[in-house]
Amino acid sequence: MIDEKGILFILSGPSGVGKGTVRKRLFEKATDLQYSISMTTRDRRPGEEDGVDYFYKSKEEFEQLIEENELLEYAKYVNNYYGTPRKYVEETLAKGYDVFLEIEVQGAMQVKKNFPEGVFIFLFPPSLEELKNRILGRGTESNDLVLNRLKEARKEIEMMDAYDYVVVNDQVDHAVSKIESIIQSEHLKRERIAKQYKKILEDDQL
Ligand SMILES: Nc1nc2c(ncn2[C@@H]2O[C@H](COP(=O)(O)OP(=O)(O)O)[C@@H](O)[C@H]2O)c(=O)[nH]1
Ligand SMILES: Nc1ncnc2c1ncn2[C@@H]1O[C@H](COP(=O)(O)OP(=O)(O)O)[C@@H](O)[C@H]1O
Repeated sequence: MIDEKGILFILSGPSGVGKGTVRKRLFEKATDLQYSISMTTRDRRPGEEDGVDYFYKSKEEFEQLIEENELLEYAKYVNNYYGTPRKYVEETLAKGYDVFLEIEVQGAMQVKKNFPEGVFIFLFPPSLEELKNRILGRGTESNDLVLNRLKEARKEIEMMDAYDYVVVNDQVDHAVSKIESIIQSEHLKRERIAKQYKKILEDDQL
C-alpha cells in the first residue's frame, strides 16, 4: 500500500534564531500545513493567547500529560516544560495532512526517534553575535535568561548534523521561501516514489 499519510515537518534551532517569526510568516501563506500548537508551563507573554500560541498548563497538569503518554515529545527548557500533543499529530497525519512542528532541539531529537521519516529543518543564525542581538532585541528575558539561552544555543548548534536541511535565517522572507521550496521538493519526491511504486506493481502483473 502506498503511504498516504501527511508529511511531518520539524523546524528547530536555537532559541532567538527566529523560529517563531519564520513560522508565523510561513503560515500567513502556507494554508495547507497544519501547525501543532504546543503545551507549555511557561508564563503567557503579553499578546499571546491560550490555544493559539500555546496551551498553557500548570506543572502538575503537564506532568500528568507525560505520565499518560499524551506527548509525542517534551523537553525542559530554561526551567519550563514544552511538549507536542501526540494525538493531534498522529490523527492529522493519518488524515493525510502535513503537520508542522516548531520546537527546540532536544524535542526534535526525540521526534526523530519516533518519526525518522519526518523532514528535519534546522534554522541557523547568520552569526552568534546576531543571535545574541536577536534575543536581547526581543526583550522578553532577564539578563540571566539571555545568558542561559546563549549557552543552550551553542550546544544546539552542535546538533545540526542530525538534520535533513539547514536554512540560514538572514532575512525572514528568504528563510520562508527556502522552507517553502523544501516542502515542495519533499512532495515531489513522494510523488516520484509513488509513481515508481505503481510502475513496479503494474510491471509485476505482466
Ligand atoms: N521540545 C519542544 N520545544 C518547544 C515546543 N514548543 C515550543 N518549543 C521551543 O521552546 C523554546 C522556547 O519557546 P518560547 O518560550 O516560546 O520562547 P521563544 O521561542 O524563544 O520565543 C523555543 O525553542 C521553542 O521552539 C514543544 O512542543 N516541544
Ligand atoms: N531574519 C531576521 N532578521 C532580523 N531579526 C529577526 C529575524 N528573524 C527573527 N528576528 C527577530 O529575532 C528575535 C527572536 O525571534 P523569535 O522568532 O522569537 O525566535 P525563536 O522563536 O527562535 O526563539 C525577534 O525579536 C525577531 O523579531
